[in-house]
Amino acid sequence: MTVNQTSNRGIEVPLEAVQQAFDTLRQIKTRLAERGWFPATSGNLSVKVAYGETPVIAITASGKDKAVHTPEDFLLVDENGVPVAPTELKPSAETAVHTALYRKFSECGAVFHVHTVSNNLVSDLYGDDGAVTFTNHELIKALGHWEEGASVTVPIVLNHTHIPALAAAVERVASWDSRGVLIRNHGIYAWGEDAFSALRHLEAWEFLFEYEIKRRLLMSR
Ligand SMILES: CSCCC(=O)C(=O)COP(=O)(O)O
Ligand SMILES: [Zn+2]
Repeated sequence: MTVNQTSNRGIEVPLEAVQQAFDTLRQIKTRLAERGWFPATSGNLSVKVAYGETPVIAITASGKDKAVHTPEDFLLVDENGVPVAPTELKPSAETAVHTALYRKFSECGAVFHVHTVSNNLVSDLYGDDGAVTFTNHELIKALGHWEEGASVTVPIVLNHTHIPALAAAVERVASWDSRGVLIRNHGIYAWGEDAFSALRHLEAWEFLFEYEIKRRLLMSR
């Protein structure tokens, strides 16, 4: 059965694809919430539903407790972050960061954002350097680097309160290779060609951040 949801801009999105995107977001949301990665309603998730000239993005609604599931957790926005159909829901306050990443990387299929103690600490400890590099970790392979002695670098940007400025800063430093950008004392944006890859990248970065914090604690004893 193919039922189409037609947007206020005349964009047709197959209902099945929308349902699949919402199901994917719900599964990811559940998994990350179980880890406590959405404290105090923070964090947001999106997946691309329709590719091509008029991409449609399924994204979390703003200000929700992401550990709680309701029928009003997600909505569809266009490439400018505008809801594609009339809705009471507000897209994530940080939608512009998501749309900036989809604009920069046409192959990007999912963008996930979480606030954790580890990513905040690493972003602050290395914020003045503008980036932090990791080497000699098996999990670097999860970020797509399988070569001997590979290293991975995640850029760090200032936490602009003006979201368009934040989105522009993330877009400026993001590279497909890094698969993530840290926002200082705020959190990480990680992405991938699909939800599975974006989740792998997010978890790999969070592992490296937690390792780094624990390593520094042990070294300081
Ligand atoms: C309460 S956390 C401040 C906003 C934020 O950084 C965040 O990730 C959540 O915003 P959203 O609008 O997506 O709920
Ligand atoms: Zn945030």
